[in-house]
This record gives sequence, C-alpha cells and structure tokens, in this order.
Amino acid sequence: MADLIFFTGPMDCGKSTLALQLDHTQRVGGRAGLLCTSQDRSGAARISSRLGLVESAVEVGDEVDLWTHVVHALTGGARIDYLVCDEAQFYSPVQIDQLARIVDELSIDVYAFGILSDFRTELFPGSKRLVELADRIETMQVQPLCWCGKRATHNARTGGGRMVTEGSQVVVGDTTSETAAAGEPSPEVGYEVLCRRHHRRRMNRAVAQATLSPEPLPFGEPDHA
Ligand SMILES: Nc1ncnc2c1ncn2[C@@H]1O[C@H](COP(=O)(O)OP(=O)(O)O)[C@@H](O)[C@H]1O
Ligand SMILES: Cc1cn([C@H]2C[C@H](O)[C@@H](COP(=O)(O)O)O2)c(=O)[nH]c1=O
Repeated sequence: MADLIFFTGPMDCGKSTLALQLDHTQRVGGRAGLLCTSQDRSGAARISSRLGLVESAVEVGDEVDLWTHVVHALTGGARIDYLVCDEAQFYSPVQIDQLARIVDELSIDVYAFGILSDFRTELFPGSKRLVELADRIETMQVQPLCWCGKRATHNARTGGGRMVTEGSQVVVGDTTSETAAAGEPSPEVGYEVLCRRHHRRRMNRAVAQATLSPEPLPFGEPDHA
C-alpha cells in the first residue's frame, strides 16, 4: 500500500539532502521516481541541497495539476513508483489533495519535504494540509541549533541583520548563520533558525552579540592535569 509521508523540520536541517538520498536509494533499488519542487533557492527547477547534491525537478507552480501531470505521464508510457516533492510548503492545499489522490488511487508513494511554519510561526497552507492528510509525519534527525545552543525549532527572517515580523509569507532565501558567525555583513533578507524563546524575544545571533555582555574570561590557562 502506498503512503503519503511528510518529512519536516526547520530550515537547514537536511530535508533536500534526504529527498535526494531517498530518490537515489529508491532508483538504485529499481524503482522509478518523479522529482518535484517549488521555488528552490537556486532559482531553477531543481532540488538543491546545501551539501552540493542537485537534481532537476518538475516546477510546481500554482497552475500545475499534479494529478493530471502524473496521469498524463503514465498514459504516455512513463513508469512512476514514487514522487519526491521538495519545498512542499509552497504547494497549494489543492495540490496536496492531488498528492493524496495519487497515493490512494494510483498506489504511488509520495515523499513530501518542507518547513511547517513561516517567519511569523504561522503554518504554510500547504504544510497545514500535509499535516491533515499525511499517513505519517517524520521529524528530521539533524537538529540545527539556535545561537544559544538549544535546539532550533523556529524560522526567523532577518533584514539587515535584525529579525523582522512583517512581510509576505513567501520570500525565497537562505540561512545566514554561517555568515553571521563569521562576522560578515547581513544580506537584505535572510533566515536564521532559533529556539522558541529567542524567536519570541526577537533575539537573533547579531542582536544577542550586540546586546549581551560578554562572558567573563576565565583567569589563567585551564588546568588539564
Ligand atoms: N560543509 C558541510 N559539511 C557537512 N554537512 C553540511 C555542510 N554544509 C551543510 N551541511 C549539512 O547540510 C544541512 C542542510 O542541508 P539541506 O538539505 O540544504 O537542508 P534543508 O533542505 O533542510 O534546508 C545542514 O544542516 C548540515 O547538516
Ligand atoms: C521561514 C520562511 C522561509 N521561506 C523560504 C526560504 C527558503 O527559500 C525556503 C525554505 O527552504 P529550506 O530548504 O527549508 O531551507 O522557504 C519563506 O518563503 N518564508 C518563510 O517565512
């Protein structure tokens, strides 16, 4: 029996990497898949992981009917055993319903990957529908950390280095934690993953660095004896 599985976690936790690993493993095992994405950071119709893996994919724009697309492909002679759907938070609820229909009526597995909530902590409509319809929800094993060391559960949007709480739900962009940690200038719009406490306090890494007093330095060298 086919399944609709939603793999979710904050930005930068390895979703696209797992999507491509899963596709590779299934193909090596003799199954045929269809890769789909929506508004990948690379700007092209592809699934791209920060680890460097890249594969071309069907771009799921608003106008795409996933049910019709898959039925046309099958009647044209293609074999499809599974779908890998990255950036699924950007799919419309109607498209998520089409994915569920593909699972139930065509017995094709659908592996969807995406973030649950936006920079204001509100659910993306596509993710909400996935939570409602999925056979299973899988939480990612790699857990990014907030600057404080706690597990990062929330996505923050930054502008000029500070957290912003207003704006369009969709603004494609990348995480800036590495550039921030290296003291490089912040881009116009970036993202940073934070624990809930620091998301609520709007305290991202740059703000914390600017406002928190430095830890007192220990006296002398540590004693390793
Ligand atoms: N140089 C690196 N070495 C090892 N792992 C890395 C490196 N750069 C990025 N990663 C891993 O890649 C993950 C991001 O992968 P990606 O699939 O792009 O995430 P997502 O799709 O969830 O945003 C990071 O959490 C980290 O574990
Ligand atoms: C929080 C949030 C994110 N986005 C965008 C930014 C990225 O392009 C993707 C997430 O990609 P990832 O593979 O999970 O890193 O979503 C957005 O448009 N709006 C938001 O609020």
